Amino acid sequence: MRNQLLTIRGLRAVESAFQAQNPGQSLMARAGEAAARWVRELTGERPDPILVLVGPGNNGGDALVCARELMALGYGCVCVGQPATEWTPADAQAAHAAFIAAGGVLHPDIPETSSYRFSLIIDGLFGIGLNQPLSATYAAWVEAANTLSLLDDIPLLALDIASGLNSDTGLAQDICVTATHTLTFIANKPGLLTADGPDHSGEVQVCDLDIDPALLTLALDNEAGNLNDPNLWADDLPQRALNANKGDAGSAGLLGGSPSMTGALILAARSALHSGAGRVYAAALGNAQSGAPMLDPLQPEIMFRDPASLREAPLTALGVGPGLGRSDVSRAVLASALDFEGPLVLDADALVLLPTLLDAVQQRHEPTLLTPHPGEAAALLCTDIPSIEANRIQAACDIAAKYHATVVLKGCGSIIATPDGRWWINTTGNPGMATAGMGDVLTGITTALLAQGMAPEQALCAAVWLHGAAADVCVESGNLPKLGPLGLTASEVILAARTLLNALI
Ligand SMILES: NC(=O)C1=CN([C@@H]2O[C@H](COP(=O)(O)OP(=O)(O)OC[C@H]3O[C@@H](n4cnc5c(N)ncnc54)[C@H](OP(=O)(O)O)[C@@H]3O)[C@@H](O)[C@H]2O)[C@@H](O)CC1
Ligand SMILES: Nc1ncnc2c1ncn2[C@@H]1O[C@H](COP(=O)(O)OP(=O)(O)O)[C@@H](O)[C@H]1O
Ligand SMILES: [K+]
Repeated sequence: MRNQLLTIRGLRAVESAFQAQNPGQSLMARAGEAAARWVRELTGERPDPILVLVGPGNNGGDALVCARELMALGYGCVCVGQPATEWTPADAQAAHAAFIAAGGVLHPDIPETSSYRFSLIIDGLFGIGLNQPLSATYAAWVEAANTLSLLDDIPLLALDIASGLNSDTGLAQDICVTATHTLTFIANKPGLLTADGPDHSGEVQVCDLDIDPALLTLALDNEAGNLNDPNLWADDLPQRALNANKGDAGSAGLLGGSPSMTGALILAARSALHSGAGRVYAAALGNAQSGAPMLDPLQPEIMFRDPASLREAPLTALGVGPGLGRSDVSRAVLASALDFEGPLVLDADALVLLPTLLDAVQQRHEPTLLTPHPGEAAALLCTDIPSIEANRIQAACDIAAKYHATVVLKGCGSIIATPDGRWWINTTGNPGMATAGMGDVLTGITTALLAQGMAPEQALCAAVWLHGAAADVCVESGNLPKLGPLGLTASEVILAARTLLNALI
């Protein structure tokens, strides 16, 4: 259950089903109480006052329940918001009434704090109901909360989701709460995990509000997704029998590396080798005169071929694109690769050229996997990058449907999607990966896992997870020497991914 990612529509369905089954019971009470528990953990007993920002809807109601709980325990709460009106939702009206009855006061603005400081800020302005840009007053409160949290180094706890962040897309408005902690209700949400979400959510805890798990199945329509988790694919990772020979471990082919971009091909090939492929073949465009490599001196295990003879090798998976270039020759090489009768990974320039070969890719009988970053995704959908980033999940699903392929849309919170509309969000990885060559490593790992017999969905989910987790290990502070985030190299990630892969089998 914890791995489910619910959209706003799914959350609303769960909420309605709960109300129908449990008339008179308030999820808001459970949400506010859970928030108060976390506040107590974060501040300890009897801290300085807590600033509580109260919005006009049920998110504001959650905040008032929380404030009332804290006040009853002796905490000082400075609550800021507008009084309830006849348009306030019923649960929130009840929360307002109970708060006032308990002696609470709602301030019309954030008071001056020169004589004292807050110990924590609660963002209860907007949750999943945010449906327009923040109006001027709310925007000013958000900016003040962000500044106070930063300058005074105090926690900023968002209820359900940071105000200003879209729960479905992870897109932040220009002014948006930057939470240090988020307590999200009922289920995890895609908007916390992709695009701007991680930068605005801080540490996320999911509080299911003790809802009957059966109710969650109501939300499991095609819109719901899942976290990419090793439980989904660890059992499918390649295994070696004691009596194995290299032929049992598959043969990975990598094709790309036009003159001046041979490094991309070499990185992909080295990654495939370190991810367990029994044999790795690489073919670079160009010839010896134009500098095409026939040997990788640091990794002489890789067997170089020219593009025309690569397919004579006993390939069980092929990856095309790293450093492929966009020339007529590149396009012709790609067109011919689309005939490959085995799993095919397309990346980088292959993706930019692919819209001109749509029929051919759609007609493939064997699995196709696409690994675009947002720029390549824009090319695949013949649109621009902002349109991709506006809804990364939709974009990944659209690419999968259009090209009949299993897709990862890379970046912070990579989205893996299948042609039938299922999707996962990957939470491993870090900004140290924003460096040239990192995508080539993912292509190599994916191709190697496919070459060893993994199914496309599992291979792609596993490769994306391992790639990100490897980069995380490289930058973790406990691991010395610390290899990033600044200056982390794709080559270092290859070796860390091998270690993680072997720890999981
Ligand atoms: N789902 C559940 O089961 C549970 C939900 N719970 C909680 O409820 C939250 C959802 O509550 P919600 O639906 O009342 O929406 P919320 O986020 O409070 O804001 C909507 C209000 O703000 C308004 N508005 C919107 N944007 C605006 C803007 N930019 N500037 C100004 N106004 C704006 C909007 O007006 P409208 O345009 O709709 O008239 C509406 O009045 C959810 O996130 C969680 O915290 C929990 O209690 C536990 C169970
Ligand atoms: N901020 C980030 N957080 C997490 N992962 C990231 C981030 N930036 C980049 N990455 C990952 O790094 C890789 C970069 O791939 P790509 O853009 O294709 O690089 P290149 O083309 O230079 O090899 C992708 O797997 C992407 O998901
Ligand atoms: K909020």
